[in-house]
Amino acid sequence: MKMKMKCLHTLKEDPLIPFNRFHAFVYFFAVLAVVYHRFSLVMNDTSSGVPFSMFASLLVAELVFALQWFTGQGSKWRPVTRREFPERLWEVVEEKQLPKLDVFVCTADPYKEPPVNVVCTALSAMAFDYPTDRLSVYVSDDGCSELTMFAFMEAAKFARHWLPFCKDNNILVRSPEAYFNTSDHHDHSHQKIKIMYQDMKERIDSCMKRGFVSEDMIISQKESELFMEWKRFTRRDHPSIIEILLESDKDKDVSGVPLPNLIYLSREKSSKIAHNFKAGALNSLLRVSGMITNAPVILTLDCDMYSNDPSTPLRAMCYLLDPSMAFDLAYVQFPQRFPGINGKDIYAAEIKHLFQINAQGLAGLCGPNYVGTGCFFNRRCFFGSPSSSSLQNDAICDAKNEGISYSILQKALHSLSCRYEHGTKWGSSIGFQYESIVEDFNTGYRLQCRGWRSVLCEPERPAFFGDAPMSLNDVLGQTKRWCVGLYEVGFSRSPTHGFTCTLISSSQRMLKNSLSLSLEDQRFGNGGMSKGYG
Ligand SMILES: O=c1ccn([C@@H]2O[C@H](COP(=O)(O)OP(=O)(O)O[C@H]3O[C@H](CO)[C@@H](O)[C@H](O)[C@H]3O)[C@@H](O)[C@H]2O)c(=O)[nH]1
Ligand SMILES: [Mn+2]
Repeated sequence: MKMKMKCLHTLKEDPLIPFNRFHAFVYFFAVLAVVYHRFSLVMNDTSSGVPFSMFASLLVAELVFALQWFTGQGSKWRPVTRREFPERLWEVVEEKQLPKLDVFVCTADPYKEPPVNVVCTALSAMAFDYPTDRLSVYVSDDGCSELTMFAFMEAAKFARHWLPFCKDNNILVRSPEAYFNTSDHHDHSHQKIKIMYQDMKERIDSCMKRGFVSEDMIISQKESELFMEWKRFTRRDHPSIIEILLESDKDKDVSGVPLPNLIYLSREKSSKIAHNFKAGALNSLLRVSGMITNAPVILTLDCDMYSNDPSTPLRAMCYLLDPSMAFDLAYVQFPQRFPGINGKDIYAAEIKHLFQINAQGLAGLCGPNYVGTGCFFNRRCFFGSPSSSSLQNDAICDAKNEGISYSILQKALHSLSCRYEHGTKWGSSIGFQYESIVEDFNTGYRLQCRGWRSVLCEPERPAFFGDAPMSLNDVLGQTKRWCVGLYEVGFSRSPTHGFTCTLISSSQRMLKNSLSLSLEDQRFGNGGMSKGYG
């Protein structure tokens, strides 16, 4: 790779930093004064008649708030913003030298996560402005649903038209659902593709209503045999499945350009064996993709989050291909953004404090958290520390790319079996972490504790848009899950975890721990609103 380093990105410190620090300094003494005041009241409580327990509990409450405030100061200590210049990438790397990119899309339940939406997420990634022969999309279906499988078979056909349409018309929103909801073109080609999309959607929806894929939807003997398999198992007990829906070497779009690989998989499940939720799914994806395409760069996407800007992978490459960062850069995180809740975000459903303000604060220390989606990883980071020269033994991602042969598929199927990870380091020192249900925070934190760095990439045009939970029940459920998970990390006994990790700076550790302590506040308190710095 001819790498004459042209500036691919810049970093700017927030101009409010001195003010933030001065404010924190003054506030610190104010907090000390309050605590001192309470403390002296507790000590001298002899004559006022107010019970000692009341002053003592106020003191404890004040101390908890003081600790929360103190640990949260990390987000204001050195917030930074970065800018990247993807147009300069071509001065340092040729298009055919771009690294391969594997995109992981996870889905778990066709009734909570409608297959049409999952398909739109995958299509928006397949249509990235990235060489299609270097791009692969893997879908992990933890719901093991014939409905999701059917939706992806339909998507593979639709992609032949959708991808060239997006590229020819220079469309930015490449999730068909989002595109047709916002655009209003009436020319022939738009109308034609819209009808195709609606037709696909109706076919998927009609299967959804029936709850199975009916005979009239199946066009070949092969498809019919495939769906027969589904009749024999349930979502909690079933064997591993891998279906190659599109193969770059063979499949072309209507204009003759190769399509990206599109691979559906569902790991083996047994009701007696723990499957480790999303982290388990991601580790399965890591193994299977390692055998099939083994791309050095991986993008993780939740099925409810679509791409809003096709240039996103090139933006991530501005960091991942920078030789001065390549050694220890684990991931490039794009913030989670949620459109369409309401203009001023009066319900704080966009969680800006968590995804934007804290993220910028961490970005200036030693890197943002991994937030589970919209994150480009260096595959190497899952298999050791930055300095480990070779991959660990259990790692199979150094398999040579021999194309998708029968023997590779058999090996890949074996790696999806539910006992495969027993006695290995998957979920601890290899891959995504199992210890906590917030596998994202835990994995990012663990990588940083091992010496890896991360970068926050926050372009003006949001890179990904997702669905925030809309009902109170969903919000409470999600918040409870996050709180429990963060406590699991904060109070972890692991030597490189919790409040004890020494490999990251103390200000960063403070901020990480503040997340464990104050998520409810960030979400529901005034911290949930966008309030800026200072
Ligand atoms: O057993 C499971 C459970 C979930 N998922 C997938 O995980 C993703 C996230 O799940 P969701 O229910 O949408 O959780 P959220 O609370 O909205 O997700 C946030 O919090 C999670 C846990 O910290 C992160 O994994 C997510 O990336 C982050 O967006 C979805 O694509 C699911 O399909 C699986 O693949 N298998
Ligand atoms: Mn979600």
